Amino acid sequence: MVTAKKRIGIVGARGHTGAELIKLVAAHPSLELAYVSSRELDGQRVYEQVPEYQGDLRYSSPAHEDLPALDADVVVLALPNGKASVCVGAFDKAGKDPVIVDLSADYRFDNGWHYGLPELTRNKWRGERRISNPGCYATAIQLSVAPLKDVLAAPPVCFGVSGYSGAGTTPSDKNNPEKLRDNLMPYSLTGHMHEKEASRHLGVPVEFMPHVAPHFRGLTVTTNLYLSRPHKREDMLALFRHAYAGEKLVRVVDEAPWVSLVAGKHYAEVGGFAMSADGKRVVIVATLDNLLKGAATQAMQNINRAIGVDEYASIPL
Ligand SMILES: NC(=O)C1=CN([C@@H]2O[C@H](COP(=O)(O)OP(=O)(O)OC[C@H]3O[C@@H](n4cnc5c(N)ncnc54)[C@H](OP(=O)(O)O)[C@@H]3O)[C@@H](O)[C@H]2O)C=CC1
Ligand SMILES: CC(=O)N[C@@H](CCC(=O)OP(=O)(O)O)C(=O)O
Repeated sequence: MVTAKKRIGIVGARGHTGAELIKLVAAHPSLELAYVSSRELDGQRVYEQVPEYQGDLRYSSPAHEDLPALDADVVVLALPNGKASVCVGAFDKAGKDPVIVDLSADYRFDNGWHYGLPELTRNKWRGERRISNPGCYATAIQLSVAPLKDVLAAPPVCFGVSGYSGAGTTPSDKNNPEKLRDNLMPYSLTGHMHEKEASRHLGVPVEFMPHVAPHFRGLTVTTNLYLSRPHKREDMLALFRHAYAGEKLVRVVDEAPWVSLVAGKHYAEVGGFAMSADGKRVVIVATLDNLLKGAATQAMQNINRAIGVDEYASIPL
């Protein structure tokens, strides 16, 4: 029996994350694009922007209130922060209940939405059709801290460096290659959204200091953790290997991982595990591609679970 493909709409598809999602959908055995929206690219053929997509679809620019009538089974919101609720409200008003995955930060603190970081929250999913996709740095922070939550002696301190695609396509200092050349740009050094997000979902406070660097994609989070009792390095490695055993998109590695090697890859790497002499301090390094495991790939894991197919469908492993 041939099962019909589910139809997926991407709202805000001109952005970096939207383009990565189009590639994943193009390779998906159970999904087909229903629409991809962009005001700027309205009318242009999708394959001219994303050659991996070979169909005839063009970008369109429907009003938010017209989205429900387009009848997608799955809707991904890839809009800047603060824009999702208008779309969500339109589906509510129309009495339509597609699977909605929001890439922005808008629903990451909403208990009515599932927070989809599968390696850490998959067991909490109760069939919710509204899924909030985690932030890129917040993913790396949580993967680094979660296995040690019960042995922390102080809030972990996380030093983050992201490529400038993390700052989206709206022009700013943080995605201006001229201003970034030979530079490392610190910003939001206390109170960044991902500090709050990671603290909330870990259930322990973390402190986070982000920076943006001249490379395009991929991020590094280097975390200093004080421990309530001494650990040996081999026990630390064993703890992480156990925590992520069987996970296809989280690799525990011995050495501190390099961002240049994870750019374009769908998995995160966690490694380093440098111990202080007394064994009560460890430094852990996590890297991931902010557009993939930090956004589109994680969204695809969440979509796959919500439509009842293999969590890794269409994700190159
Ligand atoms: N970049 C990253 O590394 C990550 C991003 N995210 C989140 O994913 C979402 C998308 O990010 P990204 O792809 O980088 O964003 P971009 O800034 O690159 O793209 C945003 C998209 O939204 C559309 N858009 C912009 N302004 C508006 C507006 N006022 N009203 C309606 N549509 C608008 C744009 O299309 P057009 O203007 O043509 O309509 C574009 O398609 C954001 O919420 C971001 O925070 C999450 C994790 C990582
Ligand atoms: C370099 C850079 O600017 N990065 C973004 C994080 C991208 C991301 O994950 O954003 P959301 O939480 O909005 O989804 C930032 O710090 O805001």
